[in-house]
Amino acid sequence: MRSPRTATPPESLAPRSSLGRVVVLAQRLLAEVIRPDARLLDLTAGNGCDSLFLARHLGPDGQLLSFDIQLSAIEATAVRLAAAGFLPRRVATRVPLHEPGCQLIHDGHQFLDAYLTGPVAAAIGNLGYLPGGDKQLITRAETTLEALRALWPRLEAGGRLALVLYPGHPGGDEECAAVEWECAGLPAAAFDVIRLQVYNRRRAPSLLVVERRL
Ligand SMILES: C[S@@+](CC[C@H](N)C(=O)[O-])C[C@H]1O[C@@H](n2cnc3c(N)ncnc32)[C@H](O)[C@@H]1O
Repeated sequence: MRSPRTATPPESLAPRSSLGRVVVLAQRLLAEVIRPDARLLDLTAGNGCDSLFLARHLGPDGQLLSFDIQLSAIEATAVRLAAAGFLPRRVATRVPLHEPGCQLIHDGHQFLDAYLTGPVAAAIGNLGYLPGGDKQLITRAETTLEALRALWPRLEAGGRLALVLYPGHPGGDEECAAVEWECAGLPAAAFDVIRLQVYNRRRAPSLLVVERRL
């Protein structure tokens, strides 16, 4: 007798893997180094998913600074954080931020130095364009590199930066190459850099994680 055909694959075969979802991997690797009182950065707030992930790891003394050049992204992030019970503050531009809590910054991440008042434990930069948004408003190699160079001296010992890189869109390949070149050139005595690549899918995003050594 033939065995009955099942409409859905068995649980073990269902396509549920998160291994290919580099954003999930980025978040997991950051979570390992986040203390409740840490200072965290979301370099590209977008729809606020990464900001919410970071906010959930913070205690009352921690601080999250989320940057975006698009007001609509700052608003979307504010809504997402508020819906989860956080009370994000929108801050004035280019002033040092001492207060704990979630702070939303309508400004380019290349100006992060103007806002920071101490070392950074974890940062994420989910690059490219906002899904469903204006594809002209992408992160760009030049300003991304400015942000990275401002961040390196601010990353605390043991602190990590996760960068999700997207090839394929106009400017994307150039930005990926510039960021990879920058990270590959970091001195090995001070930084560890790993790269994770979805190896069997063309144009898949890749992940770079930079950790400042102790
Ligand atoms: C891939 S999306 C970010 C996704 C987001 N992390 C999330 O969880 O939804 C990239 C974002 O980078 C923003 N962006 C582009 N250039 C920027 C810059 N110089 N500084 C800050 N944000 C920038 C875009 O406006 C866009 O919202």
